[in-house]
Amino acid sequence: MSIDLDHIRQVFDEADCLFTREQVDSAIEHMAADISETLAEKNPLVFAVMNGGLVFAGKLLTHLHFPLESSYMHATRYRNTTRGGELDWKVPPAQDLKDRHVLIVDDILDEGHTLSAIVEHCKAAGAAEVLTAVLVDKKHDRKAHPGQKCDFTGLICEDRYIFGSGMDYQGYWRNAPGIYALKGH
Ligand SMILES: O=P(O)(O)OC[C@H]1O[C@H](OP(=O)(O)OP(=O)(O)O)[C@H](O)[C@@H]1O
Ligand code: HPA
Repeated sequence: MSIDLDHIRQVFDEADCLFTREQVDSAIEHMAADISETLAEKNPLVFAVMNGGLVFAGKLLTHLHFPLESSYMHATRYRNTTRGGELDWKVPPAQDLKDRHVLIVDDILDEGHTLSAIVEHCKAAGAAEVLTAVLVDKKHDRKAHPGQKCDFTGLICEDRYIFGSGMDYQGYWRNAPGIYALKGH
């Protein structure tokens, strides 16, 4: 499929900035303080969920000043579209999770199916504790489990399709530094 880069540029130019780079970075620093309080003595395994969790995890990790192991897993539900489908495990966790304290780091809690499935997978693999951290929680009433929340949440956004800070629009703009909402969505 050929991609229309003029369209991709236009999407960015027309998007609404919901959170600036500074607001994103400040939210991450606050989360790091909370996470440190909870996990500093637990020798945790911290997983970035690819692809969306990459930018957030990278920033977050540099604010965690205690011994931890970091790794990644890759699960996708949206495959570069704006609507979610079945969870597709590209790369399950490679480490032995038995009796470990696990922190899952992802960009967004939208409908929550992705994180629910990941948490179940880690529990079934014998983790002692599975905590979740997301940069942004989208506010709507379509969560997989009513009232579903993560253990650590940076920002809450309105019910629009968003990109930037790791989140994509058709595979693009994960590199945009703030968080932006697609025009008309
Ligand atoms: O709460 P949910 O409705 O399940 O959606 C959240 C998930 O969707 C996105 O991943 P996606 O499947 O788009 O893959 P990506 O990380 O490669 O963008 C995002 O990174 C989360 O992992
Ligand atoms: O709003 C979103 N933007 C980008 N990726 C996503 N994955 C779930 N929801 C979103």
